[in-house]
Amino acid sequence: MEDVDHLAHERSKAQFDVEEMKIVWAGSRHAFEVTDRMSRLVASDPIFRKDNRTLLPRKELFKNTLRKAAHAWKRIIELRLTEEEASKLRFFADEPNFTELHWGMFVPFIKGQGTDEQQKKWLPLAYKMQIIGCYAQTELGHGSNVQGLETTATFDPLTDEFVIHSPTLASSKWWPGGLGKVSTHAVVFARLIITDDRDYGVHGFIVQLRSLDDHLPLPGITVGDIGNKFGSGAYNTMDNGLLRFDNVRIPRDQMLMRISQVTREGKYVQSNVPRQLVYGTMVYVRQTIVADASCALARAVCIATRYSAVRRQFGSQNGGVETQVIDYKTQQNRLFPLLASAYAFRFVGEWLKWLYTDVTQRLQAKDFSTLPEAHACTAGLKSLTTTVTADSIEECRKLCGGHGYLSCSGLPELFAVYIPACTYEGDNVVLLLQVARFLMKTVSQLPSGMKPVGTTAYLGRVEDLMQCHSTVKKAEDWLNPSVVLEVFEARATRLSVACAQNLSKFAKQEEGFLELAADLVEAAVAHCQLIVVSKFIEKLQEDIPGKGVKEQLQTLCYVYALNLLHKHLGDFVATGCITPKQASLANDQLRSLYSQVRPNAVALVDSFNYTDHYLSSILGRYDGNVYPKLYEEAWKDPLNESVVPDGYHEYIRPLLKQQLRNARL
Ligand SMILES: CCCCCCCC/C=C\CCCCCCCCC/C=C/C(=O)SCCNC(=O)CCNC(=O)[C@H](O)C(C)(C)COP(=O)(O)OP(=O)(O)OC[C@H]1O[C@@H](n2cnc3c(N)ncnc32)[C@H](O)[C@@H]1OP(=O)(O)O
Ligand SMILES: Cc1cc2nc3c(=O)[nH]c(=O)nc-3n(C[C@H](O)[C@H](O)[C@H](O)COP(=O)(O)OP(=O)(O)OC[C@H]3O[C@@H](n4cnc5c(N)ncnc54)[C@H](O)[C@@H]3O)c2cc1C
Repeated sequence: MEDVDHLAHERSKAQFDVEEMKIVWAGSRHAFEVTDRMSRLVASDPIFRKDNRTLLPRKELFKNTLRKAAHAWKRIIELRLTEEEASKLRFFADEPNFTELHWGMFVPFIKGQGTDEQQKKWLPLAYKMQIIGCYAQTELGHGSNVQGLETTATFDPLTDEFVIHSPTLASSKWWPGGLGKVSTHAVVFARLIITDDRDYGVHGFIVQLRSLDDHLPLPGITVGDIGNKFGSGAYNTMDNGLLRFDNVRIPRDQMLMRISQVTREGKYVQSNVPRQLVYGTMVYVRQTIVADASCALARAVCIATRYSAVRRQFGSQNGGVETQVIDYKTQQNRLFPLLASAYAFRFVGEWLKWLYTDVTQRLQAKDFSTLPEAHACTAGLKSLTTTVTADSIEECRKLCGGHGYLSCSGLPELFAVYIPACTYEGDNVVLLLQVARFLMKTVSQLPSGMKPVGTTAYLGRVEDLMQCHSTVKKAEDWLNPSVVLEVFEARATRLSVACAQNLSKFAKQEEGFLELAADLVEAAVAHCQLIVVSKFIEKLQEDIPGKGVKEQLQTLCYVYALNLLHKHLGDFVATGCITPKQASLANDQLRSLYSQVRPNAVALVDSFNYTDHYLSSILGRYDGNVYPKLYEEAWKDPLNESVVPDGYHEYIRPLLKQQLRNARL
């Protein structure tokens, strides 16, 4: 029974080479090999087991996470894993913990903002985990508005130190992951105040929080966990913390001084670079979050697709087999666009990584010209992909019917872990407003003859795009990349230009921005969706080996684009780039694309190459052996440890007896 593959028939229908698709998904043969090896290593190690996570009380859950993190580190050292392998191992261990912030923000911040000497001093300690760091920016009173942070770092020229202080309750650091119970050090964002009492704005400082001998907080430091968060298990493995400083002194050289310096004499020296570089670590992390979105979305879609192929409802004649729910058009219409989005986000994530690397190299050569675009792309795509992924995980739960609501479907915990991605590293609406700002600036520069480049290059064709009307006459005409691209460009242009025109009616631009914020956000979304569509299309220009692989990706690309067109029909029709008739042809084409995806659906999710350990879902099991395993799982619940529950004698029996007496009366 155990070895039967209930999905074998589904797999036999695939029209493409799954092994080759796995390589496309991983990004390269090398990336596939590393990912595959690390995921299996984690899956075969009993310490990384994940069952019962949602049933453990917080303290036990947290201690268990510490145990796993320590074990992961031990394996990384024993096996002499490379940085790439180590990060994959941590990824597949699949439990949010302090190491994410240590490796993901603390180390990158020192690398990006520390001088050579500061890097020499701090990085070796951090690399060996002789110190553990977190990223303490957000405060109780301010998160989005970084310039509004209140913690102060006042220079004392007598002792050559900074005095770090929390002047108000609202200035308490609040949320940093790893801070609550683990970190020995933090990168602290504080307002720099120098002797002349001038406030130089927010800067980053390295502050030691806990003793390296007994882990007790150092004098002047109050630190703790902020409390239980949404869902069971989930993000509660992380010690998001609170932190207050009571005039804590640190040496001057613990201000990260790559971008600006304070001299021994108390003189502020600003390097000739944009001040926004102090936000560089956020830009880096936003870029990684886009890649993570495709993984989380793929995970949910894998579960929902396999289960939809296993689950049968209705449609049987004379007691025969019922219809697989994946064959219902409504199920396909809900599921296949999510499958297509997972692939779309994968490719846009790859491209964003390239963009980030490119901007980093330029910055090193003091070329800051592409910084605004890198900020807009990382902010916008972080916002778009996390919003869609969070909503899609919930949709996948619904696609799995009642069983999706069981913890062992893996979906509730995935949802609970994932949704804060819409908030951390920048609230998604706040980030879209940054994109809108960038778009409005670009549009306003067009009349002066400024030629937009990169992802806004299409705005350089504003006149054509404001006039263009799609040439589609029959459904198949939609299967043309330039036809699709043109309508997405026209829609994005028209929404941006309409906002710019409305903004120009305000005497003060900032007033207009506040009043028109909802429209600006819509224009920003249209621009970001265009980027995703265009990067998917660009991916298809590459040489992609493997039987049928490119054809599958082409189908998914059209599913992604035409589904968006259908969902945002109002925009496309109202801005005049397509007619209602053409919209209806797009919908006809979409239905026909679903029929092409259907035989390949299970193979397309197999191509993610996820182990059952990583999926942690009975509904998404590779072998599709769902019902016997659900049945077994039910009996493992602590409530089933005794036949008669605790509490029977106190609460159930007296009730029943009472009812009996009442009945007799
Ligand atoms: C079954 C399930 C089991 C469990 C499975 C577990 C698996 C886990 C799965 C998934 C989890 C993935 C885990 C990933 C790890 C993530 C860890 C999360 C850690 C979180 C950390 C944080 O949140 S850190 C804090 C982040 N905070 C923010 O992001 C704050 C947001 N605010 C800002 O960024 C700024 O304040 C804002 C940009 C909004 C405004 O800045 P301000 O200085 O006020 O600028 P403004 O005046 O608006 O603009 C001026 C000018 O500057 C430009 N600009 C702004 N920012 C940047 C920038 N970064 N770079 C370049 N330029 C920038 C702006 O556009 C303006 O330009 P102009 O218009 O003047 O040209
Ligand atoms: C799980 C988790 C982990 C985190 N980890 C860290 C960490 O490690 N380090 C760290 O420093 N921080 C961390 N944070 C904090 C996080 O970065 C902030 O919560 C985030 O930046 C949002 O800021 P906020 O909480 O101030 O939201 P707010 O800005 O208060 O948002 C509240 C509402 O107001 C709206 N809003 C705000 N400003 C505007 C505007 N200008 N226009 C229109 N609407 C607006 C938002 O859209 C939102 O709907 C974490 C948060 C979470 C949830």
